[in-house]
Amino acid sequence: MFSLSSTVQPQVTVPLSHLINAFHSPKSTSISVSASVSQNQHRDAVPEHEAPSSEPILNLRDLGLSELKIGQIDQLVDSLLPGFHKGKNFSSNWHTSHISAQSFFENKYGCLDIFGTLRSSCLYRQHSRTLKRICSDLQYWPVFVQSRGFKTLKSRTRRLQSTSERLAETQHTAPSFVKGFLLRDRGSDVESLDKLMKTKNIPEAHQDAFKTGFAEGFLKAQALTQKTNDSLRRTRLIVFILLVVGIYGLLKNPFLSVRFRTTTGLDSAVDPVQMKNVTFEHVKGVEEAKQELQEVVEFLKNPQKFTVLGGKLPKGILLVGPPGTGKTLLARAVAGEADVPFYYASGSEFDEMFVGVGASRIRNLFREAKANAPCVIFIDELDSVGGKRIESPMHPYSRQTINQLLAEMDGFKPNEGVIIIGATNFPEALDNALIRPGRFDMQVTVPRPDVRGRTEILKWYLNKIKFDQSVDPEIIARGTVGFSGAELENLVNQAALKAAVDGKEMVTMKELEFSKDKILMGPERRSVEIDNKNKTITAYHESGHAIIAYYTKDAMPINKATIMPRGPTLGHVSLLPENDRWNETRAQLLAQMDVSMGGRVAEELIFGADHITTGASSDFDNATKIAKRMVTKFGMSEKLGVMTYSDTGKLSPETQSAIEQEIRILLRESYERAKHILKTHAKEHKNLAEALLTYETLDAKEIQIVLEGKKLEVR
Ligand SMILES: Nc1ncnc2c1ncn2[C@@H]1O[C@H](COP(=O)(O)OP(=O)(O)OP(=O)(O)O)[C@@H](O)[C@H]1O
Ligand SMILES: [Zn+2]
Repeated sequence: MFSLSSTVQPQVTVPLSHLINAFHSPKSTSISVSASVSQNQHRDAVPEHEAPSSEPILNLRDLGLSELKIGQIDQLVDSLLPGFHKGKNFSSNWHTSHISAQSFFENKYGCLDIFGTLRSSCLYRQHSRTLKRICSDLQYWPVFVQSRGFKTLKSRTRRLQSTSERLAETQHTAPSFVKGFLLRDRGSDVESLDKLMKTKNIPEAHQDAFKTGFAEGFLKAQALTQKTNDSLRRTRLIVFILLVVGIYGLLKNPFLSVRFRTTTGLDSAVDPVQMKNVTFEHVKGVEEAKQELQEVVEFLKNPQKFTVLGGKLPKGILLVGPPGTGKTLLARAVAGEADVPFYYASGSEFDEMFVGVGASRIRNLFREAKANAPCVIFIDELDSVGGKRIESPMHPYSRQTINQLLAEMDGFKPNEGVIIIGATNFPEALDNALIRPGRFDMQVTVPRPDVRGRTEILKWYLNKIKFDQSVDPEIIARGTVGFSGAELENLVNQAALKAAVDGKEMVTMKELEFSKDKILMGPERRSVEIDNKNKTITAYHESGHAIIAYYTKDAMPINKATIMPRGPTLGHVSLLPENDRWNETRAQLLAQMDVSMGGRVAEELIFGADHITTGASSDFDNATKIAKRMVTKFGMSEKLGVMTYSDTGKLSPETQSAIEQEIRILLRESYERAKHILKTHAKEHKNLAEALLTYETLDAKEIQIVLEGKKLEVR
């Protein structure tokens, strides 16, 4: 065996027979080898079974080749590989110092580096295939590793080894799926051990090392497979958990849960709520409604009493009224007063897109209620279940739901003890079948509270917070025309929050007024920087309104004047009717118009016709509306008489222009009246404007003090 070893290169082991075959005749040093000897022949000449280990280990010197110089080697190669040197003139970009390489090898090993010679770049590049074929039989084809100016020899084993090293490295860094690919790649290298040893002709002396290497590789591969399996298992577990969570989420989704709940009968809509704590005492300002519902309470308390007398109570009661007026509260109070179960359902709950779901929920609700009679079933937003929209494609099954509701209502006797209370804001939207006698045949109106009702409601909610004794709920009630119970509750709550924010111990009128204005006009805009000129104009404008209101007999009393910007306004004057006005007189309407004109008149008088502003547009809107209604609706124009003109667009041009003229006259006269008052009270006007500029906001009392010419206490 021919062995070369160096510290730089890994051990290169070449079976001698191959080398001898490669040089055709090992015994002969003759270089006149027949040119007909081909690589194929020398291949055939090496029997596969030939045990390389039986060959003696010789070096070049032993072979008598140590003296070969480059020229001789070339000749030798020429005879072995005819045509190799054809490309001698091939210019390589890669410069290798033959001399230094040769002398280095010779110095170190005392013999010639035959491989180095064979590897000379042009030879290799031009005839690499042929050389490789020879050298594959030499088992270990020298591998070129390019390093600047020098080339090092590496064995194929080294290449294999480096591949596995790289694999081992990637084991720690590459994700499992990458490792999977790597493993597959390696499959071609890692063949069966026996086969490998046979095909590679591993010498016996190296077989143990080879086996150890193979075993190490196998173990590494196994560890890698184990890791891959682990990560696969982990991934499967995560996917499973996600799947479970997903299914649970879907079941929670109303889309599915409705069906689920219905089929299992676990419908939360049929859980009764005991309403002992809510009584009529809690519902303020709707006395008539309470009175009407009182007899229902009596019936629920003692159904037998009614049955004995033969009286029949309605099965269904319809509470009709604007939002937030206390319909739900009243229904709860009915159940609470009678101390019976209260079943709450919202109409929209039955409005399902699935066939029969809405109907089945109604069935469940009534079944439960009948089993627990006497009781109250309350269906809020009845219009969304019993509305006239049977043909609507958006609600394909609403007809079924209404039918089920009708069937259930028909299904029990009047005195069975179940009272159905429905609530709606739009009674006209209800299906006619629902309001027929025998169903919702009793209608109770729950209107917005009047001033007395509002005072009661305010007192009721004020009693739940700490408030100053100076607070007069009636004043707030007078200034909150059209507020519902819910809005009044909100007003008190906001005042309490404001007091807390301002660090006050009690709620005063100031906070109540503040929250009222906030609800009516939007939040204050304290941060808005308004220049002095605009502030002055606003102060005179608002004082103009206030002076007219103060000095006009039929105008509403002033409540407050302010130049604090709020919502879209720069300032405002609020007036309070003594009572809710059911009717308004001609004088009152004219006074309202005059007050509206006051703002612009003030601007004109104080700053001149050229400096009037756009700030009066909503005042004119207001005044024009009143004038128009006086002419076209209230029969308050002499010229047009006691007649209403609803659709003015369809009227004859003459009538239209007559109406327009009348409105114009009313407005002009109003403007002149306002001008007269402001001219007469120019001094008061100036005082009030200055007080507003100083104090920003003045209440009714303060306005009176200023207008009486007295001095305001410094706040
Ligand atoms: N008359 C009232 N007396 C006392 N509190 C009231 C009154 N009206 C409304 N409220 C308050 O407002 C809240 C909302 O009222 P409720 O839900 O009863 O109004 P609703 O008429 O049923 O409204 P919606 O038509 O919007 O359902 C009540 O819980 C209650 O706190
Ligand atoms: Zn104005």
